[in-house]
Amino acid sequence: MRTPIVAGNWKMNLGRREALELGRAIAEGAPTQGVTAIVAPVALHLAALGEALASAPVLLASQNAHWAESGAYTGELAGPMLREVGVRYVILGHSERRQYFGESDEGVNRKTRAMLAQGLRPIVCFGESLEEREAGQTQAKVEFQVRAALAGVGAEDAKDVVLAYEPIWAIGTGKTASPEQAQEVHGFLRGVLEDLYDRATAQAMPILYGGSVKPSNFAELIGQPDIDGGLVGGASLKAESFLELCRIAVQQGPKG
Ligand SMILES: O=C(CO)COP(=O)(O)O
Repeated sequence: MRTPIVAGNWKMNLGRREALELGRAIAEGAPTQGVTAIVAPVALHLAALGEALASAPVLLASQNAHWAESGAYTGELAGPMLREVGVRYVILGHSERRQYFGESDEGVNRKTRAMLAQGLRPIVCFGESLEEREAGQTQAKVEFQVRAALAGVGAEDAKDVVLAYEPIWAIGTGKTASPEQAQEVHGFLRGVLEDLYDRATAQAMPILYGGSVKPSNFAELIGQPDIDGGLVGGASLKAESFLELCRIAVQQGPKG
C-alpha cells in the first residue's frame, strides 16, 4: 500500500523565526494518520525544526546531502549528521540543483545509494523541460533519469525510495501539468519500475508530482491512479494551504 505523501520543499525561504512558526503551525494541524507529511527547510534550520517537530506527525527532510559520511568537502552536509538532528528524507536531484549547481545523474545516483546505506530515504526528482516536452521526448527523458538514479539499487532498497516527477516548465510558473498529462508520465514510470524490479516493488514505490501544486488542483492530481502525493514549493510556505493539501491526501486514501 502507498500512503499518500505531502512534502513541502521550502527551498531557500524563511528566516529562523518564520520557519519555526510555520513548523509549529503545521505540527499542530497535521493529520495524525492517512498521510505522510514532510517538510524540507533550509539546512540551517533543520536542527531547530527537528526539536520542534520531535513528537509531531510531520517528518523532516533535507534539501540535499553529500554522499560521504564525513570528510574534506567544504560547505557540504553528511547523511549521519542529518540523521542526528532528526532528518528522515533527503531531496535529491531537484531541477534547481541540476540547473544551478551542476548536479548530474551520476551524482544523484551516488547520493541515492549513499542515503539508502545511511538509513535515509531519498526523494529523487526528475522531469523534462518545455523544449523536451514539445519535441516528444518526455518519456525518454524521465526514463533515462529514473534508471540512472536507481542504477545499482536493489529491489529491497528501492522500496525506500520516493520518486518525484517535476516537469521543469511547471515549477514556480503557475502552470500545472493536467492530471491526465501527469498520470501519463506516472503510469509510464510505474511500468519502467516493474521492468527494473518486479510488480510488487513497483507498486510499493511512491511517485509524487511537483510543479505548481495547490489546494485547488491537488484533489484531481492525487485522484489519478499513479500519483501518490505532491512535492510542493510555494503552497507549502503557508500552514493553511499545506494542511489543506494534507487533508485532501487523507481523503484520497492509500493506493496499490
Ligand atoms: O519545485 C517544486 C517542489 O520541489 C515545485 O515548486 P512550486 O510548487 O512552487 O511550483
